[in-house]
Amino acid sequence: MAFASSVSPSYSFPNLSSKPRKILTAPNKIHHFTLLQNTPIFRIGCDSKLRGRNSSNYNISASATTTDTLINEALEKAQLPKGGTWSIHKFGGTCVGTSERIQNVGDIVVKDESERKLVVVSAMSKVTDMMYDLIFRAQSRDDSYIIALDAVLEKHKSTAIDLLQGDDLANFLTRLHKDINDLKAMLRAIYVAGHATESFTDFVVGHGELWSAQLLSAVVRKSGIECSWMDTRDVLVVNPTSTNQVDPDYLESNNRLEKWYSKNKSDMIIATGFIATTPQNIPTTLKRDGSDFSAAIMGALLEAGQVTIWTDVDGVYSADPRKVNEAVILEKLSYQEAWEMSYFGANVLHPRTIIPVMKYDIPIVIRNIFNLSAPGTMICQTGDFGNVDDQPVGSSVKGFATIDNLALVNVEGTGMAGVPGTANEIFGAVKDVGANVIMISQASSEHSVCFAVPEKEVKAVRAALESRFRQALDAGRISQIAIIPNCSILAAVGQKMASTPGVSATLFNALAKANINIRAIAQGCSEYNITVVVKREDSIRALRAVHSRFYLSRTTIAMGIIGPGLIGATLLDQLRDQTAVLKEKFNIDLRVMGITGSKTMLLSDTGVDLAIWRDDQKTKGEKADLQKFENHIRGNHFIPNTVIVDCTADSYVASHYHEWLRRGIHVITPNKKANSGPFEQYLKLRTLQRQSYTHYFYEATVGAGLPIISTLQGLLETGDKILRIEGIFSGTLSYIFNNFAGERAFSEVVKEAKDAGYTEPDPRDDLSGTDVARKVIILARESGLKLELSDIPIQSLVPEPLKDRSPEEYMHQLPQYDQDWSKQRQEAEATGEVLRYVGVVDVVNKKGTVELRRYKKEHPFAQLSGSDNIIAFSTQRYEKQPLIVRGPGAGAEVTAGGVFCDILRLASYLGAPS
Ligand SMILES: NC(=O)c1ccc[n+]([C@@H]2O[C@H](COP(=O)([O-])OP(=O)(O)OC[C@H]3O[C@@H](n4cnc5c(N)ncnc54)[C@H](O)[C@@H]3O)[C@@H](O)[C@H]2O)c1
Ligand SMILES: N[C@@H](CCO)C(=O)O
Ligand code: NA
Repeated sequence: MAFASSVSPSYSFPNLSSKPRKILTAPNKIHHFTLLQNTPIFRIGCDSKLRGRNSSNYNISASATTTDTLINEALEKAQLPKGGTWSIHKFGGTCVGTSERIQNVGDIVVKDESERKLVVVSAMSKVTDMMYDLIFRAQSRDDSYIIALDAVLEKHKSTAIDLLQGDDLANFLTRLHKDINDLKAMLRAIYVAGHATESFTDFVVGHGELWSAQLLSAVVRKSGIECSWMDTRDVLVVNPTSTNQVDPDYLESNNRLEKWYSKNKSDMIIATGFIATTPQNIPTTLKRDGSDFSAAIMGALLEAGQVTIWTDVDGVYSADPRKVNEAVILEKLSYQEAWEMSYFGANVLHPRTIIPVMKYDIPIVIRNIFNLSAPGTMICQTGDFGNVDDQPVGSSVKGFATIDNLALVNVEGTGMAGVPGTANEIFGAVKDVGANVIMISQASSEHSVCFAVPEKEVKAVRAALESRFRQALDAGRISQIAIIPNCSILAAVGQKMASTPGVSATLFNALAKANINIRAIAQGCSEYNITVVVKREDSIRALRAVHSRFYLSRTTIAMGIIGPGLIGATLLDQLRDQTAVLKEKFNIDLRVMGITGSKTMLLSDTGVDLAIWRDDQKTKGEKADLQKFENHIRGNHFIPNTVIVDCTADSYVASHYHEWLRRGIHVITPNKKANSGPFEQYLKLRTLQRQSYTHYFYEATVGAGLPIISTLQGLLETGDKILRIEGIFSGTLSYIFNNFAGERAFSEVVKEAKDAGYTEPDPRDDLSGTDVARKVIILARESGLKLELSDIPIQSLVPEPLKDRSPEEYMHQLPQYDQDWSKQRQEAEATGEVLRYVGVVDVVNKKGTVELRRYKKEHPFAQLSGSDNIIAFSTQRYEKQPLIVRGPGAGAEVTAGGVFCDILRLASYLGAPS
């Protein structure tokens, strides 16, 4: 009887009768059966609630007139239930690689509580390759195919013996032996012909799936669940295309599926992946799209509730975890995002797999069979993502990927603007050499077209372009065809980039801050993807920079600490106590990747454990090497922002700042040597700093943690004019003269200052006035004066004979001079005065001075205590009353605290929230 059925939504049937002719009920979920008025067309309707997600109906048209026959036939055909009650699973070769794993898969599908399940399996791992190898041997007239076929037999036989018993085992083995015999005959034919047709090949290789599906269905039946297995060559009909792909014929496949189901009614079906049939019933395969595609097509045919693809990774990562070890598993992706990600090598799903399920809005879930606790990644419609406005900018970008080994081609010339057909000419030439264009960008001025091709194709592309545009080049209408080799593409993928302002700004900002130059940019109007081209050598750093900007705590900084002495060690302890809070409350992730002293250094790839760094330095430390240290901090980890914190007093270390900044390493230091060293070098450093996005902070060089540098910079940047800066700049000298009040000898007080950690490593740097002079120089230069240290007359408090002794000898012999000091103090006291060591930056007269002076006891400088510094800024705005900063200006805690503040300032410059 002529009878055609089709699955399509019923929206366009004007003649549809609204009155059901016959009402049927569950179990087949068919509710009504309607005869269309005056037509031989019937409609079988279903209750959409019962059917789950999908509300489309079956339409059965017929040319026959015998209603009862028609109804019966229609009913038989329509017994295939469809909709959300179906759950599809797909298990790849590794998931069914051994008997234990097949058992495990059986357990997983049995546990799935869905009402109906269809499970697609690949061949056991390596089997498909073994099958291709059989063909290769046979058609090469190598009779070892017989032995190789035995190995295939053995593999499946032993797996079956492991898994099955009794009749199940016997039935499987009977079928296996029969198949092997058939294969032997076919391989023999191939051997004789010395050639295998495509359909022969497809027939042979498809056996791996037939066996694994039978094995798995027997395993499921063992647990008492009724289960049938499906040879998908009976159901899936596909048409070949010109490009080693196939197009499913959904209509015909559905017909065959319904027919298959009417004979094999079951709520648990194990189906073969990969294999299918042509409309002419010739065995074929789904080619490279494989079993994932089978699962997706079955999902679409059944309008399933979900398709789960089981694999050996936890889901789709936000970036290649081999390149970005902070990559995270994405919880949800839209179909389009998954598509983009898979193009960029997130090797989880082939893009074609997404097409069939998209149509029915069926979510695909990627899950790890070896880690059942991981929820996996769900690929679904964006509508299922919740409210866009509630989500931070970061969530609009899902993943990042790079493609390396590309070259940029730039065709440039004034003769291109407004000339239709130029692009056609360019890409025509590229097509002629068979090169694949990966990205295209053209600014609207039309003076240049830029595109990326694989590096290996660029030579041919250039030659083709040069020949095609010979005349234009000679005439100067095209000025150049330039090749920029060694490029990489970095792509950011995310569907909501379209509706979220600021995403590209954030992306470009992250790249700028990591000191990465962008060579070209492309973004399609769909905005699923922003692509930038960077230098090959920057590719991984760029990937990490953008990934950490969107995914890590917003600001992750890799730090290298040089000089774990008093200040350095105190800083490390402060970091130890504060990093967790910073991460949690402020999204700042500080990682100390290395610590180096002058003899040993401690390096770490993930971050030094700050609770035990002292011990680790002893046990795991290696010989200090500043270059290696720098390379490690900058290169050998996954964090793009790096800072070196110099806690030494060493000029040699300071001489590296310029190079570090040039390489994009931020520098923070309490060391005064760079800013008070030769002016030329200072200028070079500051100029570089101002030109780049790389930061150089040195608040603790003057007044330790007191806000001196930042106050001065604030005044200057807001347009105030500095007239004079005057103050007590030495914590050590302040302490000494505050405490040298008659009770104790001068040398004793000096020792106290040293013990309190106020002095420089060599206390003579303080007592000679040099340390104060350095601070005066630093502030003078900050205020715009071009002074050298030698321009400042310094009154030294170090006795001439002790100048060239060791620091220890100096301290030892200092008591000899106590009497002189007592005398000076008493003379001052006799006139109601105190001694204070002061520094002055006289901006008006462009000079600096450093000297010991007497002040009346009422003077503010006489009121200090401890290691107090006091600094008075006289400016145009603060002329009558100076702006005064006062407080402890030396000591481990306050100095390390000042350095820490600079680190946090850096974090906020890099985008940390305030
Ligand atoms: N102590 C303070 O109150 C204070 C205040 C402001 C600024 N500062 C500055 O802080 C810095 C450190 O002072 P400190 O008191 O901690 O000194 P420190 O002598 O205790 O520590 C310096 C450390 O640097 C190491 N070091 C020296 N040269 C090195 C090199 N080339 N490579 C690696 N390590 C090297 C030393 O071995 C030592 O461990 C100095 O520049 C000082 O001017 C100190
Ligand atoms: N030795 C210095 C440390 C602060 O720079 C002082 O005493 O002021
Ligand atoms: Na300071």
